[in-house]
Amino acid sequence: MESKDNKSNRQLKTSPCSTTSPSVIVIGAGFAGITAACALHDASFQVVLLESRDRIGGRVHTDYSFGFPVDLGASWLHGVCKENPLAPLIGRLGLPLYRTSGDNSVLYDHDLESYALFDMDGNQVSQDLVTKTDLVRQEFSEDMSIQRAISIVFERRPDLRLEGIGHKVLQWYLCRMEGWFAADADTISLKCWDQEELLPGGHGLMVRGYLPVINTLAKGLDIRLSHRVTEIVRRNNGVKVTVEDGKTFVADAAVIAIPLGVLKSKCIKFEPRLPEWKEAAINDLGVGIENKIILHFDNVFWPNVEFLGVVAETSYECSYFLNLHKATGHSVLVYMPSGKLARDIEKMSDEAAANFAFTQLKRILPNASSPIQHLVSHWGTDKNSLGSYSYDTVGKPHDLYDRLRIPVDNLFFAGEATSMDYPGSVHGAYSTGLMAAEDCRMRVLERYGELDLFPPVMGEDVLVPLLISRR
Ligand SMILES: Cc1cc2nc3c(=O)[nH]c(=O)nc-3n(C[C@H](O)[C@H](O)[C@H](O)COP(=O)(O)OP(=O)(O)OC[C@H]3O[C@@H](n4cnc5c(N)ncnc54)[C@H](O)[C@@H]3O)c2cc1C
Repeated sequence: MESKDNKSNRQLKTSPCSTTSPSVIVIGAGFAGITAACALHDASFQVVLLESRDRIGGRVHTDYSFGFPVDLGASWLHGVCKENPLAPLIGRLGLPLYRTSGDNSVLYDHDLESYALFDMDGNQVSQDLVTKTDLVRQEFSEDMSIQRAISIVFERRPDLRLEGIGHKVLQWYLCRMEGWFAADADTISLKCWDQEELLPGGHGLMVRGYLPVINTLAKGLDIRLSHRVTEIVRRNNGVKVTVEDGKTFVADAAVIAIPLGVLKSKCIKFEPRLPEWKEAAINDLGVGIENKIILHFDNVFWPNVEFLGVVAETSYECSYFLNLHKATGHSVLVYMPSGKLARDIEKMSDEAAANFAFTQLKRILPNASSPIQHLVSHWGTDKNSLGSYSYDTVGKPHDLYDRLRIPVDNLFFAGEATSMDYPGSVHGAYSTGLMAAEDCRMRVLERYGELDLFPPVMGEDVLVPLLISRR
Protein backbone atom coordinates (compact mmCIF):
# COMPACT_ATOMS: atom_id res chain seq x y z
CA MET A 1 0.00 0.00 0.00
CA GLU A 2 3.00 2.31 0.30
CA SER A 3 3.34 4.47 -2.81
CA LYS A 4 6.27 6.43 -4.22
CA ASP A 5 3.91 8.89 -5.93
CA ASN A 6 3.79 12.15 -3.98
CA LYS A 7 1.72 14.21 -6.43
CA SER A 8 -1.87 15.00 -5.63
CA ASN A 9 -3.10 13.74 -9.01
CA ARG A 10 -6.80 13.56 -9.98
CA GLN A 11 -6.87 9.76 -10.05
CA LEU A 12 -4.79 7.66 -7.71
CA LYS A 13 -2.21 5.99 -9.91
CA THR A 14 -1.97 2.78 -7.92
CA SER A 15 -5.44 1.31 -8.18
CA PRO A 16 -6.11 -0.16 -4.77
CA CYS A 17 -8.86 -2.36 -6.21
CA SER A 18 -6.31 -4.24 -8.29
CA THR A 19 -4.88 -5.84 -5.13
CA THR A 20 -6.27 -9.21 -4.14
CA SER A 21 -7.93 -8.06 -0.93
CA PRO A 22 -9.47 -4.73 0.01
CA SER A 23 -7.22 -2.25 1.75
CA VAL A 24 -7.64 0.44 4.37
CA ILE A 25 -5.43 3.02 6.04
CA VAL A 26 -6.30 3.71 9.65
CA ILE A 27 -5.06 7.05 11.00
CA GLY A 28 -4.41 7.24 14.76
CA ALA A 29 -3.45 4.31 17.00
CA GLY A 30 -5.61 5.24 19.97
CA PHE A 31 -8.41 3.00 21.21
CA ALA A 32 -10.73 3.81 18.30
CA GLY A 33 -8.11 3.41 15.56
CA ILE A 34 -6.67 0.18 16.94
CA THR A 35 -10.15 -1.28 17.40
CA ALA A 36 -11.10 -0.38 13.81
CA ALA A 37 -7.80 -1.75 12.47
CA CYS A 38 -8.21 -4.97 14.45
CA ALA A 39 -11.79 -5.51 13.18
CA LEU A 40 -10.82 -4.84 9.54
CA HIS A 41 -7.74 -7.05 9.83
CA ASP A 42 -10.02 -9.83 11.12
CA ALA A 43 -12.26 -9.21 8.09
CA SER A 44 -9.27 -9.98 5.81
CA PHE A 45 -8.54 -6.36 4.84
CA GLN A 46 -4.96 -5.21 4.26
CA VAL A 47 -4.59 -2.68 7.06
CA VAL A 48 -1.88 -0.11 7.72
CA LEU A 49 -2.17 1.99 10.87
CA LEU A 50 -0.39 5.36 10.81
CA GLU A 51 0.40 6.89 14.21
CA SER A 52 2.11 10.24 14.82
CA ARG A 53 3.55 9.38 18.26
CA ASP A 54 6.29 6.89 18.98
CA ARG A 55 3.85 4.83 21.05
CA ILE A 56 0.35 3.44 20.66
CA GLY A 57 -2.65 4.17 22.92
CA GLY A 58 -3.22 7.91 22.41
CA ARG A 59 -5.13 9.24 25.40
CA VAL A 60 -4.67 5.85 27.05
CA HIS A 61 -1.12 6.11 28.38
CA THR A 62 0.09 3.81 31.12
CA ASP A 63 3.46 4.90 32.52
CA TYR A 64 5.78 2.44 34.31
CA SER A 65 8.60 4.79 35.38
CA PHE A 66 7.67 4.52 39.10
CA GLY A 67 8.13 0.74 38.84
CA PHE A 68 4.38 0.09 38.69
CA PRO A 69 1.62 1.11 36.25
CA VAL A 70 0.07 4.59 36.50
CA ASP A 71 -2.37 5.98 33.92
CA LEU A 72 -1.69 9.52 32.71
CA GLY A 73 -4.82 9.45 30.55
CA ALA A 74 -7.90 7.28 31.02
CA SER A 75 -7.93 5.09 34.11
CA TRP A 76 -11.59 4.24 34.83
CA LEU A 77 -14.01 1.93 33.12
CA HIS A 78 -17.13 4.10 33.35
CA GLY A 79 -19.97 1.61 33.78
CA VAL A 80 -18.79 -1.60 35.40
CA CYS A 81 -21.46 -3.85 33.91
CA LYS A 82 -21.96 -6.42 31.20
CA GLU A 83 -23.62 -3.83 28.93
CA ASN A 84 -20.31 -1.98 28.67
CA PRO A 85 -18.93 -2.83 25.21
CA LEU A 86 -15.43 -3.20 26.68
CA ALA A 87 -16.45 -5.50 29.54
CA PRO A 88 -16.07 -8.81 27.64
CA LEU A 89 -12.51 -7.96 26.60
CA ILE A 90 -11.45 -6.74 30.06
CA GLY A 91 -13.12 -9.78 31.61
CA ARG A 92 -11.35 -12.19 29.24
CA LEU A 93 -7.97 -10.63 30.09
CA GLY A 94 -8.63 -11.15 33.80
CA LEU A 95 -7.75 -7.53 34.58
CA PRO A 96 -8.88 -6.41 38.05
CA LEU A 97 -11.05 -3.32 38.52
CA TYR A 98 -11.34 -1.32 41.72
CA ARG A 99 -14.76 0.30 42.01
CA THR A 100 -14.28 3.83 43.37
CA SER A 101 -17.93 4.82 43.19
CA GLY A 102 -21.33 3.41 42.43
CA ASP A 103 -24.41 4.40 40.36
CA ASN A 104 -26.28 7.73 40.40
CA SER A 105 -23.18 9.80 40.10
CA VAL A 106 -24.24 11.57 36.90
CA LEU A 107 -23.79 15.24 37.64
CA TYR A 108 -20.76 15.24 39.82
CA ASP A 109 -19.04 12.13 38.57
CA HIS A 110 -18.70 10.25 41.82
CA ASP A 111 -20.97 9.38 44.70
CA LEU A 112 -20.37 11.43 47.76
CA GLU A 113 -19.77 8.77 50.36
CA SER A 114 -16.37 8.26 48.75
CA TYR A 115 -15.12 11.70 49.74
CA ALA A 116 -13.52 13.39 52.72
CA LEU A 117 -14.09 17.11 52.07
CA PHE A 118 -12.07 19.79 53.81
CA ASP A 119 -12.12 23.59 53.69
CA MET A 120 -8.93 25.58 53.10
CA ASP A 121 -8.27 25.75 56.85
CA GLY A 122 -8.27 21.99 57.17
CA ASN A 123 -11.81 21.67 58.65
CA GLN A 124 -13.72 18.63 57.43
CA VAL A 125 -17.14 19.33 55.87
CA SER A 126 -20.04 17.38 57.31
CA GLN A 127 -21.86 15.01 54.93
CA ASP A 128 -25.10 16.78 55.82
CA LEU A 129 -24.07 19.95 54.03
CA VAL A 130 -23.02 17.96 51.01
CA THR A 131 -26.46 16.45 50.52
CA LYS A 132 -28.18 19.84 50.90
CA THR A 133 -26.48 21.19 47.77
CA ASP A 134 -28.39 18.61 45.73
CA LEU A 135 -31.28 21.11 45.87
CA VAL A 136 -29.72 23.28 43.16
CA ARG A 137 -30.45 20.67 40.50
CA GLN A 138 -33.41 22.24 38.70
CA GLU A 139 -35.01 21.90 35.26
CA PHE A 140 -34.55 24.61 32.57
CA SER A 141 -35.92 24.65 29.03
CA GLU A 142 -33.79 27.16 27.08
CA ASP A 143 -30.13 26.41 26.64
CA MET A 144 -27.62 28.23 28.78
CA SER A 145 -24.50 27.34 30.67
CA ILE A 146 -24.68 25.26 33.83
CA GLN A 147 -23.17 28.22 35.69
CA ARG A 148 -25.95 30.55 34.48
CA ALA A 149 -28.62 27.99 35.38
CA ILE A 150 -27.39 27.85 38.95
CA SER A 151 -27.43 31.67 39.16
CA ILE A 152 -31.07 31.64 37.97
CA VAL A 153 -32.04 29.11 40.62
CA PHE A 154 -30.55 31.47 43.19
CA GLU A 155 -32.38 34.48 41.71
CA ARG A 156 -35.70 32.60 41.88
CA ARG A 157 -35.05 30.92 45.20
CA PRO A 158 -32.71 33.15 47.21
CA ASP A 159 -33.36 30.89 50.19
CA LEU A 160 -31.33 28.20 48.42
CA ARG A 161 -28.29 30.43 48.18
CA LEU A 162 -25.63 28.88 50.33
CA GLU A 163 -23.15 30.81 52.35
CA GLY A 164 -19.88 30.03 53.99
CA ILE A 165 -18.95 26.39 53.87
CA GLY A 166 -22.13 25.45 51.97
CA HIS A 167 -21.20 27.84 49.15
CA LYS A 168 -17.73 26.34 49.03
CA VAL A 169 -19.09 22.83 48.83
CA LEU A 170 -21.24 23.89 45.87
CA GLN A 171 -18.11 25.23 44.19
CA TRP A 172 -16.45 21.91 44.79
CA TYR A 173 -19.39 20.13 43.15
CA LEU A 174 -18.94 22.41 40.16
CA CYS A 175 -15.24 21.62 40.16
CA ARG A 176 -16.06 17.91 39.92
CA MET A 177 -18.56 18.51 37.16
CA GLU A 178 -15.92 20.53 35.32
CA GLY A 179 -13.63 17.53 35.66
CA TRP A 180 -16.25 15.21 34.14
CA PHE A 181 -16.58 17.50 31.09
CA ALA A 182 -12.98 18.80 31.20
CA ALA A 183 -14.48 22.28 30.80
CA ASP A 184 -15.59 25.30 32.84
CA ALA A 185 -19.19 25.44 34.08
CA ASP A 186 -19.80 28.69 32.16
CA THR A 187 -19.25 26.86 28.84
CA ILE A 188 -21.11 23.57 29.45
CA SER A 189 -24.57 23.27 27.84
CA LEU A 190 -27.43 22.86 30.30
CA LYS A 191 -29.56 21.27 27.56
CA CYS A 192 -27.05 18.62 26.55
CA TRP A 193 -24.91 17.89 29.59
CA ASP A 194 -26.85 14.76 30.53
CA GLN A 195 -27.48 13.39 27.02
CA GLU A 196 -24.74 10.78 27.16
CA GLU A 197 -25.78 7.28 28.15
CA LEU A 198 -24.51 6.44 31.61
CA LEU A 199 -24.01 2.75 32.02
CA PRO A 200 -24.86 1.21 35.38
CA GLY A 201 -22.32 -0.32 37.74
CA GLY A 202 -20.38 2.79 38.77
CA HIS A 203 -16.75 3.55 37.96
CA GLY A 204 -13.97 0.94 38.14
CA LEU A 205 -10.28 1.84 38.15
CA MET A 206 -8.11 -0.33 35.91
CA VAL A 207 -5.75 -1.46 38.69
CA ARG A 208 -3.03 -2.61 36.26
CA GLY A 209 -3.60 0.31 33.87
CA TYR A 210 -5.30 0.37 30.48
CA LEU A 211 -2.24 -0.58 28.41
CA PRO A 212 -2.74 -4.38 28.55
CA VAL A 213 -6.12 -3.93 26.84
CA ILE A 214 -4.77 -1.85 23.99
CA ASN A 215 -1.74 -4.12 23.58
CA THR A 216 -4.07 -7.08 23.14
CA LEU A 217 -6.06 -5.31 20.43
CA ALA A 218 -2.87 -4.18 18.66
CA LYS A 219 -1.35 -7.66 18.41
CA GLY A 220 -0.45 -8.62 14.83
CA LEU A 221 -1.34 -5.22 13.29
CA ASP A 222 0.94 -3.33 10.88
CA ILE A 223 1.43 -0.15 12.92
CA ARG A 224 3.76 2.58 11.65
CA LEU A 225 4.81 4.73 14.61
CA SER A 226 6.12 8.30 14.14
CA HIS A 227 4.01 8.64 10.96
CA ARG A 228 2.23 11.99 11.29
CA VAL A 229 -0.43 12.35 8.60
CA THR A 230 -0.48 15.74 6.87
CA GLU A 231 -2.76 15.22 3.86
CA ILE A 232 -5.69 13.00 2.90
CA VAL A 233 -6.75 12.89 -0.76
CA ARG A 234 -9.94 11.06 -1.69
CA ARG A 235 -11.02 9.97 -5.15
CA ASN A 236 -13.65 7.55 -6.43
CA ASN A 237 -11.15 4.75 -6.62
CA GLY A 238 -9.52 5.17 -3.24
CA VAL A 239 -7.57 7.39 -0.87
CA LYS A 240 -4.02 8.65 -0.73
CA VAL A 241 -2.54 9.61 2.62
CA THR A 242 0.68 11.59 2.99
CA VAL A 243 2.80 11.67 6.13
CA GLU A 244 5.18 14.36 7.39
CA ASP A 245 8.30 13.04 5.61
CA GLY A 246 6.45 12.96 2.27
CA LYS A 247 5.87 9.22 2.13
CA THR A 248 2.44 8.29 0.72
CA PHE A 249 0.10 5.37 1.23
CA VAL A 250 -2.87 4.38 -0.95
CA ALA A 251 -5.84 2.18 -0.15
CA ASP A 252 -9.53 1.68 -0.91
CA ALA A 253 -10.58 3.67 2.14
CA ALA A 254 -9.35 5.40 5.29
CA VAL A 255 -10.58 5.37 8.87
CA ILE A 256 -9.76 8.70 10.53
CA ALA A 257 -9.42 8.15 14.28
CA ILE A 258 -7.52 11.24 15.38
CA PRO A 259 -8.64 13.52 18.25
CA LEU A 260 -11.18 16.30 17.71
CA GLY A 261 -8.58 18.84 18.88
CA VAL A 262 -6.25 17.77 16.05
CA LEU A 263 -9.07 17.99 13.48
CA LYS A 264 -9.93 21.49 14.79
CA SER A 265 -6.32 22.62 14.35
CA LYS A 266 -6.56 21.95 10.57
CA CYS A 267 -3.05 20.52 10.52
CA ILE A 268 -4.29 17.82 8.16
CA LYS A 269 -5.22 18.99 4.66
CA PHE A 270 -8.24 17.29 3.10
CA GLU A 271 -8.37 17.25 -0.70
CA PRO A 272 -11.09 17.93 -1.71
CA ARG A 273 -12.16 19.82 1.42
CA LEU A 274 -14.53 18.10 3.82
CA PRO A 275 -18.17 19.12 3.25
CA GLU A 276 -19.41 22.17 5.11
CA TRP A 277 -21.61 20.19 7.53
CA LYS A 278 -18.60 18.13 8.59
CA GLU A 279 -16.38 21.19 9.04
CA ALA A 280 -19.16 22.86 11.08
CA ALA A 281 -19.44 19.82 13.36
CA ILE A 282 -15.67 19.87 13.91
CA ASN A 283 -15.82 23.58 14.79
CA ASP A 284 -18.92 23.47 17.00
CA LEU A 285 -18.27 20.50 19.28
CA GLY A 286 -16.27 21.49 22.34
CA VAL A 287 -13.01 19.94 23.45
CA GLY A 288 -11.89 20.44 27.03
CA ILE A 289 -8.80 19.85 29.13
CA GLU A 290 -8.25 17.66 32.13
CA ASN A 291 -4.74 16.79 33.27
CA LYS A 292 -3.15 14.55 35.86
CA ILE A 293 -0.35 15.46 38.24
CA ILE A 294 0.77 12.21 39.79
CA LEU A 295 2.61 12.43 43.11
CA HIS A 296 4.52 9.42 44.46
CA PHE A 297 5.34 9.49 48.19
CA ASP A 298 7.49 7.22 50.32
CA ASN A 299 4.75 6.81 52.90
CA VAL A 300 0.98 7.15 53.21
CA PHE A 301 -0.03 10.06 55.48
CA TRP A 302 -3.54 10.74 54.19
CA PRO A 303 -6.98 9.37 55.19
CA ASN A 304 -8.01 5.95 53.92
CA VAL A 305 -10.67 7.19 51.45
CA GLU A 306 -10.94 6.99 47.66
CA PHE A 307 -10.79 10.77 47.11
CA LEU A 308 -9.63 13.87 48.93
CA GLY A 309 -11.42 17.12 48.10
CA VAL A 310 -10.54 20.71 49.00
CA VAL A 311 -13.49 23.13 48.92
CA ALA A 312 -12.96 26.85 48.24
CA GLU A 313 -14.69 30.14 47.27
CA THR A 314 -14.55 29.34 43.54
CA SER A 315 -14.46 26.07 41.62
CA TYR A 316 -11.11 27.22 40.15
CA GLU A 317 -9.57 27.12 43.63
CA CYS A 318 -11.04 23.76 44.63
CA SER A 319 -8.97 20.59 44.44
CA TYR A 320 -9.51 16.94 43.90
CA PHE A 321 -7.08 14.09 44.57
CA LEU A 322 -7.55 10.43 43.71
CA ASN A 323 -5.99 8.13 46.31
CA LEU A 324 -4.40 5.33 44.30
CA HIS A 325 -3.24 3.63 47.50
CA LYS A 326 -6.77 2.35 48.09
CA ALA A 327 -6.90 0.64 44.70
CA THR A 328 -3.31 -0.38 44.05
CA GLY A 329 -1.44 -0.36 47.38
CA HIS A 330 1.06 2.20 46.00
CA SER A 331 1.52 5.47 47.89
CA VAL A 332 0.31 7.71 45.08
CA LEU A 333 -2.08 10.66 44.93
CA VAL A 334 -3.35 11.98 41.59
CA TYR A 335 -4.28 15.67 41.40
CA MET A 336 -6.70 16.35 38.55
CA PRO A 337 -7.21 19.97 37.41
CA SER A 338 -9.56 20.74 34.52
CA GLY A 339 -10.80 23.64 32.38
CA LYS A 340 -9.08 27.00 32.90
CA LEU A 341 -7.07 25.71 35.86
CA ALA A 342 -5.67 22.86 33.73
CA ARG A 343 -4.81 25.33 30.95
CA ASP A 344 -3.01 27.62 33.42
CA ILE A 345 -1.07 24.74 34.97
CA GLU A 346 0.01 23.53 31.51
CA LYS A 347 1.94 26.79 31.16
CA MET A 348 4.13 25.80 34.15
CA SER A 349 7.18 23.54 34.14
CA ASP A 350 6.51 19.99 35.38
CA GLU A 351 8.40 20.81 38.57
CA ALA A 352 6.23 23.90 39.23
CA ALA A 353 3.05 21.96 38.41
CA ALA A 354 3.97 19.20 40.88
CA ASN A 355 4.78 21.87 43.50
CA PHE A 356 1.42 23.52 42.87
CA ALA A 357 -0.41 20.22 43.45
CA PHE A 358 1.65 19.55 46.57
CA THR A 359 0.85 23.04 47.92
CA GLN A 360 -2.88 22.26 47.55
CA LEU A 361 -2.34 19.05 49.49
CA LYS A 362 -0.38 20.83 52.25
CA ARG A 363 -3.37 23.12 52.81
CA ILE A 364 -5.37 20.19 54.14
CA LEU A 365 -2.53 18.01 55.37
CA PRO A 366 0.14 20.43 56.68
CA ASN A 367 2.46 17.61 57.73
CA ALA A 368 2.51 16.05 54.28
CA SER A 369 5.96 14.79 53.29
CA SER A 370 7.29 15.89 49.89
CA PRO A 371 6.74 13.58 46.91
CA ILE A 372 9.71 11.48 45.83
CA GLN A 373 8.64 11.39 42.16
CA HIS A 374 6.07 13.07 39.95
CA LEU A 375 4.52 12.77 36.50
CA VAL A 376 2.59 15.54 34.72
CA SER A 377 0.34 15.19 31.66
CA HIS A 378 -0.03 17.90 28.97
CA TRP A 379 -3.11 16.83 27.01
CA GLY A 380 -4.03 20.41 26.06
CA THR A 381 -0.73 21.40 24.44
CA ASP A 382 0.43 18.00 23.16
CA LYS A 383 0.05 18.38 19.38
CA ASN A 384 -1.10 14.76 19.14
CA SER A 385 -4.22 15.43 21.24
CA LEU A 386 -4.81 19.22 21.63
CA GLY A 387 -7.38 18.56 24.33
CA SER A 388 -8.54 15.82 26.67
CA TYR A 389 -12.06 14.95 25.50
CA SER A 390 -15.13 16.42 23.82
CA TYR A 391 -18.17 18.05 25.46
CA ASP A 392 -21.37 19.91 24.53
CA THR A 393 -20.98 23.69 24.44
CA VAL A 394 -23.89 26.11 24.97
CA GLY A 395 -26.40 26.42 22.10
CA LYS A 396 -25.02 23.60 19.94
CA PRO A 397 -27.01 20.45 19.12
CA HIS A 398 -26.07 17.12 20.71
CA ASP A 399 -26.13 15.34 17.32
CA LEU A 400 -22.77 16.94 16.49
CA TYR A 401 -21.19 13.68 17.69
CA ASP A 402 -23.13 11.80 15.02
CA ARG A 403 -22.27 14.35 12.33
CA LEU A 404 -18.63 13.85 13.20
CA ARG A 405 -19.06 10.08 12.77
CA ILE A 406 -20.93 10.06 9.42
CA PRO A 407 -18.63 8.92 6.59
CA VAL A 408 -17.63 11.19 3.71
CA ASP A 409 -17.21 9.08 0.54
CA ASN A 410 -14.52 6.55 1.40
CA LEU A 411 -13.44 8.32 4.60
CA PHE A 412 -14.80 6.84 7.84
CA PHE A 413 -14.55 8.60 11.19
CA ALA A 414 -14.00 7.11 14.65
CA GLY A 415 -12.92 8.32 18.09
CA GLU A 416 -14.53 9.40 21.35
CA ALA A 417 -15.91 12.60 19.77
CA THR A 418 -17.90 10.54 17.23
CA SER A 419 -19.80 8.63 19.92
CA MET A 420 -23.37 9.87 20.50
CA ASP A 421 -23.89 7.50 23.41
CA TYR A 422 -20.57 7.46 25.23
CA PRO A 423 -18.55 10.57 24.31
CA GLY A 424 -15.31 11.30 26.13
CA SER A 425 -14.72 7.71 27.15
CA VAL A 426 -12.61 4.69 26.29
CA HIS A 427 -15.64 2.47 25.73
CA GLY A 428 -17.07 5.20 23.47
CA ALA A 429 -13.87 5.27 21.41
CA TYR A 430 -13.91 1.46 21.27
CA SER A 431 -17.50 1.26 20.03
CA THR A 432 -16.94 3.91 17.35
CA GLY A 433 -13.90 1.96 16.15
CA LEU A 434 -16.13 -1.09 15.66
CA MET A 435 -18.82 1.01 13.93
CA ALA A 436 -16.39 2.69 11.54
CA ALA A 437 -14.84 -0.68 10.68
CA GLU A 438 -18.22 -2.19 9.88
CA ASP A 439 -19.31 0.81 7.76
CA CYS A 440 -15.99 0.69 5.94
CA ARG A 441 -16.19 -3.07 5.39
CA MET A 442 -19.70 -2.83 3.93
CA ARG A 443 -18.86 0.11 1.68
CA VAL A 444 -15.61 -1.29 0.29
CA LEU A 445 -16.97 -4.78 -0.27
CA GLU A 446 -20.00 -3.33 -2.10
CA ARG A 447 -17.50 -1.90 -4.56
CA TYR A 448 -15.74 -5.22 -4.86
CA GLY A 449 -19.11 -6.95 -5.34
CA GLU A 450 -17.90 -9.56 -2.88
CA LEU A 451 -19.97 -8.86 0.18
CA ASP A 452 -20.10 -12.52 1.15
CA LEU A 453 -16.42 -13.23 0.76
CA PHE A 454 -15.18 -11.52 3.87
CA PRO A 455 -17.42 -12.23 6.81
CA PRO A 456 -16.21 -10.42 9.92
CA VAL A 457 -14.39 -12.63 12.38
CA MET A 458 -16.27 -12.04 15.61
CA GLY A 459 -14.64 -12.39 19.01
CA GLU A 460 -15.90 -15.22 21.17
CA ASP A 461 -19.20 -14.24 22.70
CA VAL A 462 -18.44 -15.78 26.06
CA LEU A 463 -19.13 -13.39 28.91
CA VAL A 464 -16.41 -13.55 31.54
CA PRO A 465 -17.29 -11.86 34.82
CA LEU A 466 -15.32 -8.72 35.72
CA LEU A 467 -12.98 -8.91 38.70
CA ILE A 468 -14.21 -6.07 40.89
CA SER A 469 -13.05 -5.11 44.34
CA ARG A 470 -13.56 -2.34 46.85
CA ARG A 471 -11.48 -2.65 49.95
C1 LIG B 1 -6.64 12.95 31.62
C2 LIG B 1 -7.68 12.07 30.98
C3 LIG B 1 -8.42 11.21 31.76
C4 LIG B 1 -9.38 10.40 31.18
N1 LIG B 1 -10.05 9.51 31.96
C5 LIG B 1 -10.88 8.62 31.39
C6 LIG B 1 -11.38 7.55 32.15
O1 LIG B 1 -11.04 7.39 33.31
N2 LIG B 1 -12.24 6.68 31.55
C7 LIG B 1 -12.60 6.82 30.23
O2 LIG B 1 -13.40 6.01 29.73
N3 LIG B 1 -12.09 7.81 29.47
C8 LIG B 1 -11.23 8.70 30.01
N4 LIG B 1 -10.64 9.65 29.24
C9 LIG B 1 -11.02 9.76 27.83
C10 LIG B 1 -10.36 8.66 26.99
O3 LIG B 1 -8.99 8.62 27.27
C11 LIG B 1 -10.57 8.98 25.51
O4 LIG B 1 -11.95 9.18 25.27
C12 LIG B 1 -10.10 7.87 24.58
O5 LIG B 1 -8.88 7.30 25.00
C13 LIG B 1 -9.97 8.46 23.19
O6 LIG B 1 -9.57 7.48 22.27
P1 LIG B 1 -9.49 7.86 20.73
O7 LIG B 1 -9.04 6.65 20.02
O8 LIG B 1 -10.75 8.52 20.32
O9 LIG B 1 -8.38 9.01 20.64
P2 LIG B 1 -6.83 8.97 21.01
O10 LIG B 1 -6.58 7.97 22.08
O11 LIG B 1 -6.39 10.35 21.26
O12 LIG B 1 -6.15 8.40 19.68
C14 LIG B 1 -5.90 9.23 18.58
C15 LIG B 1 -4.52 8.89 18.03
O13 LIG B 1 -4.27 9.70 16.88
C16 LIG B 1 -2.90 10.06 16.89
N5 LIG B 1 -2.72 11.21 16.00
C17 LIG B 1 -2.96 12.51 16.26
N6 LIG B 1 -2.67 13.26 15.18
C18 LIG B 1 -2.23 12.41 14.22
C19 LIG B 1 -1.77 12.57 12.88
N7 LIG B 1 -1.72 13.77 12.30
N8 LIG B 1 -1.38 11.47 12.19
C20 LIG B 1 -1.41 10.24 12.75
N9 LIG B 1 -1.84 10.04 14.02
C21 LIG B 1 -2.26 11.10 14.74
C22 LIG B 1 -2.63 10.34 18.36
O14 LIG B 1 -1.26 10.32 18.66
C23 LIG B 1 -3.41 9.21 19.03
O15 LIG B 1 -2.61 8.07 19.22
C24 LIG B 1 -9.64 10.46 29.79
C25 LIG B 1 -8.87 11.32 28.98
C26 LIG B 1 -7.90 12.11 29.57
C27 LIG B 1 -7.06 13.00 28.68
